[in-house]
Amino acid sequence: MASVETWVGFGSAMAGVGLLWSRMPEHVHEEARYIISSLVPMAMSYFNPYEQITVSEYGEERFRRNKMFDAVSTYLSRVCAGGACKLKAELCNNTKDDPVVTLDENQEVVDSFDGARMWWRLCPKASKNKGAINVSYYPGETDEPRCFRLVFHKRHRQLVLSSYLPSVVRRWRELTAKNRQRRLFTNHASEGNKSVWTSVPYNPPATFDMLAMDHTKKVDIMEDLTAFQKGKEYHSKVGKAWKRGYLLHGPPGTGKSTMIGAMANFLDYDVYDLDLTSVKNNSELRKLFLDTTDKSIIVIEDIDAIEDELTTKRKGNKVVNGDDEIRDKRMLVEFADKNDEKSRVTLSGLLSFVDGLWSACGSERVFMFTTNHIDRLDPALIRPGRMDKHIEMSYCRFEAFKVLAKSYLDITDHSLFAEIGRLLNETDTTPADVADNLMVRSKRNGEISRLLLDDEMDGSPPADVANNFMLRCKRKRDADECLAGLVQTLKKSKMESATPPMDIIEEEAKEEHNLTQKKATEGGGYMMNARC
Ligand SMILES: Nc1ncnc2c1ncn2[C@@H]1O[C@H](COP(=O)(O)OP(=O)(O)OP(=O)(O)O)[C@@H](O)[C@H]1O
Ligand SMILES: [Mg+2]
Repeated sequence: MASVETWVGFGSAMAGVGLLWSRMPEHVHEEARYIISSLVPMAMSYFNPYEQITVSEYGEERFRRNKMFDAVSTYLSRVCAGGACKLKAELCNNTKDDPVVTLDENQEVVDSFDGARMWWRLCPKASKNKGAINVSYYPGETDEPRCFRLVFHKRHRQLVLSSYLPSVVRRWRELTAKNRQRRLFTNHASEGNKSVWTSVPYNPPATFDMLAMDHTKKVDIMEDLTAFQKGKEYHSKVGKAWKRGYLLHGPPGTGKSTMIGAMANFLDYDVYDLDLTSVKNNSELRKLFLDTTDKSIIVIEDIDAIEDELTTKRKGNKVVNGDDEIRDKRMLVEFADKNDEKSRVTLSGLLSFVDGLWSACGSERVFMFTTNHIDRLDPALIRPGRMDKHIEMSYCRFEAFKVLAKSYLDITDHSLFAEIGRLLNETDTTPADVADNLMVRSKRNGEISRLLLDDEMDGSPPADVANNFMLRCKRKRDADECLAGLVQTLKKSKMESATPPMDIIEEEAKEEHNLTQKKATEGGGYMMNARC
């Protein structure tokens, strides 16, 4: 390795000579300067038998992370870390006890491939212009990012480019597929006030099996997702970006967020939960989108509320109602596009990623917008073809209830099912409310069981205690009591929906009173006369 370093050092020295020479004073003859500065690289390559490839952490334009850097990092950590004496350990996955070990900065490792030796080194971040003050928009642009340097003999150049590096990428894909931890990303304003992604491990508990909704609809969504996942060739054949857009709409508590978790589990994708309120402008939004990885779900929850906020900002807080509002929103979007592009996130900026020019950057992405009020959305968002699928999440009916009963109580039939089915048809109850009724019961049982078990399980290992505890809780669940409680809740809500709320009663009483008074005033003269 010493000899490699010598040669690489020699190359740098020669480059320095070249640089010095190019800065020679003017009086040195122009022609001599030209000849010598062209000779230096030639001499350098003649004497130096080694070549070098740099794999920087960020792409040339600093806009997005260089995936090759991640590939090399994982590959070296798993394949070559044995030969390194300086490593870093990080606990990345909450569910596993194995720390992730990576190379430390300035650590070198040697790899061999087809009889050729490869020397790798992780070079730390370096200041580009020491002493100079740089103002930059993108994070870390004033610094040279971290990079891996690969040094190899020049006779292996073809081998490195056409076989070794592709094999590193292949190995990286295998390793990440095996040990993948799904992550949930969200964006927040960083120190420099720029929005950046941060992530946590993500293991959503929901699956499609547990999702309470119309069975045909559920199967249709699952088939749609499967077709999308297998649709690489189809998308390239028809010249379409490999992405899919879903708009989930329905009242609160009908399972829109639960559905996102179920989709992430089904597809095994990461989730990016985009908070538009902490994004300053379209340019920042573009950077965030470009920083997302393939095989991911990009979520914007409550798009109607966000849209309102964006519009309010543009309106200067002017309040407009009804049809005017929709017209105004569109005008304001256009206005913002023309005049305010640099300082705002605009609807068209957002849509350019969903199905505009930028949607072709990246592949295998699912966009999910959720809303409680589809009627309030800008027509631009819901026009045919904008989102591939509109999914309505609706109130809990009997079929959906049976899914919840199976998940929460582990029952598929009961004497109260018929009554519950009828009541669910007559009321608008959300799956969240039904689930809550089933949960309350389980909690109560859990508490009783805990009291019973506390004495019995003294001294047992905690895992055994927990397992036994769960089993006993399950056994003790009293489905009769639980479903009877649900029937009561449903009856109550049926009565409440049949009786108009107090404010409506008061309003009606007030109107009747006004009407009587008006009649009295109009007919007053007559009455008076009549009385007279
Ligand atoms: N369709 C459903 N299937 C199974 N569980 C559900 C369903 N809908 C709601 N739940 C239960 O209710 C809870 C709340 O549901 P969720 O957060 O998914 O509703 P939401 O539609 O996203 O509501 P919001 O509009 O307020 O965000 C979930 O944690 C889940 O336990
Ligand atoms: Mg939600």
